[in-house]
Amino acid sequence: MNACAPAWFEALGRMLDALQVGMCLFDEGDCTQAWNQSFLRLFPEHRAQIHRGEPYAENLRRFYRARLEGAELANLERYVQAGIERHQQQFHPYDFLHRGERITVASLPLAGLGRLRLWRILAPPAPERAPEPRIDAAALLDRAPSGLVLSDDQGRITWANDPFAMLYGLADAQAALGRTLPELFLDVWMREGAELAAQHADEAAMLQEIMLFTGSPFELQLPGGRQLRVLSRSGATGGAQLYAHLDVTELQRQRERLAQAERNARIHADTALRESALLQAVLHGMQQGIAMVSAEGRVDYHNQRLLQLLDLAPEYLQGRPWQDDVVRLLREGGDWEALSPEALAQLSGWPPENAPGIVCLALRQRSSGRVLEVGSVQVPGGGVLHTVNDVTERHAHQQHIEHMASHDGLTGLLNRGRFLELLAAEIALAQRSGARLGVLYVDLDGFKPINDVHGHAAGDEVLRQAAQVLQSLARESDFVARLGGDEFAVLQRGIHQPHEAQALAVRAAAALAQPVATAGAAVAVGASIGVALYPEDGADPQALLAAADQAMYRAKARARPRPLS
Ligand SMILES: Nc1nc2c(ncn2[C@@H]2O[C@H](COP(=O)(O)OP(=O)(O)OP(=O)(O)O)[C@@H](O)[C@H]2O)c(=O)[nH]1
Repeated sequence: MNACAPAWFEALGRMLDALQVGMCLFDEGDCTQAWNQSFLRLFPEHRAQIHRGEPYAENLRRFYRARLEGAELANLERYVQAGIERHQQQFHPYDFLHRGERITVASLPLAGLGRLRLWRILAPPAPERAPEPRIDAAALLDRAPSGLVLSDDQGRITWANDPFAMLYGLADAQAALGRTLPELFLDVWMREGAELAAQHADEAAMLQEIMLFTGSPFELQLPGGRQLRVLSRSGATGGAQLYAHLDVTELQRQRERLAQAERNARIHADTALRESALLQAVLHGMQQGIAMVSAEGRVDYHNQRLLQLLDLAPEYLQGRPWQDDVVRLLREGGDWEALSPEALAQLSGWPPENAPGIVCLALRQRSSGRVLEVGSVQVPGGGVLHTVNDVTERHAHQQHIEHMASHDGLTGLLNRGRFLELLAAEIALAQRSGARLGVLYVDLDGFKPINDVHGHAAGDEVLRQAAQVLQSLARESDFVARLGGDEFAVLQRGIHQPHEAQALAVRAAAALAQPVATAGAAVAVGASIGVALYPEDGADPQALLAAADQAMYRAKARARPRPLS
């Protein structure tokens, strides 16, 4: 407030500041005389631009000069004049926009003082509100998702909605009025037949009781498998009661389905448990050792039989050892010797066309002599299943059959067929190495009479001893065979000079000339021996043996007949 204003006017200005009302006083010559702080807050552009005693026209002129441009400036005095006229003629408040605010201004001529102008910011208009919806309560209740009834203190229904009428099979809600819930409940069942109604009489009685004494929710069963949950609330007046009937049929069905699913799951879990126990029992009772190795290589599972077959401590395998460690343990002391692939092929027919899924089959011999057949099958998802069978007897039998097929049963020497096979193999080797071979064809002299005179058993004994004589004279690397009857052959390997074969023939003839002790008597035989050499006398087994045979005949022809002893 400027200092020249009357004191009461200054007080008025501060009061109007408190009300945030801007104020400006002009004298009767329209010169500015006084203003308050709110005026400067509303019109900050007037700060330092308003001067006491200045004509309002000057103020306006300054105002327009700062804002008008170009041709508009020509209109300046017109605008100033219009502003002065508005100022002098204003008697009613009007609104205008200034700096984003809507401001109302009032102007009042004061006799002897001049004119007082007041400004105030108008509150922004309240946003338009949507009209309140008109609610039709009755229609709304008829669309409620539950059947609603009101009953009086006698339990008589005083109001019901349409869903309630539908639940109880009534023509409309009016039909429920004056009735009680138990009555309507029995009516519903009566329409299904007297027998069913009788079955539900107890429920109706219980319903009566529940309505009288408890306010807790209860469930009702209606025809068609419908299940209702009834909730009750005390009404506002007297003993009036509100009952809400919720159709929980689907909920109930879902609950039952869930319970059934739980029961089924429990049954499946029990079955799985039983089957697993059964499987354990079967696996442990098996004659076959089983080991399940995980994808990372640990022995995850084993059965009892595996422990016996491998002589392993149960605690060791329970620790889920690495498979490689188990094999290392078994190999220590030669306890896991791999048998030849030929032995495996003879025993198992490997590769086993009829054993799908087996990726590996091997024969292992324990230091105890037991022979184990180990089969390995890839497990889907990683890992290997090993099966271990004790095939010791089968293996021994197989070995025996093989021995029989290649050896002479009486003397234990190689038979003719095997001898020729070995001879062929040695010739092939000798061909490459340039080695020399010697073949001795040995035919006993005077053998037949031993059979005739001393019997067949004595003859057998003579044959067995002749075989031993030849075996003892031959080197470890030589092969001795009985070709048949009283004929034998020796394949001499690694000889360097032809006379080495002759020397063996001489030693053999001398040894076989010695008397042989049989069970009955000492008998004497001799031997005619023919020698053939590879490569000099034949290039294949038959030719070589034939050459030795012929040499033997020549020797026999030279020999003198020997007397019987
Ligand atoms: N005890 C016995 N006799 C056999 C066996 N195999 C063949 N013989 C007999 O051996 C005899 C062989 O007859 P020979 O070859 O004439 O015998 P040998 O009296 O020595 O006459 P040479 O060979 O011509 O010197 C036959 O009487 C056969 O029956 C056998 O396994 N055991």
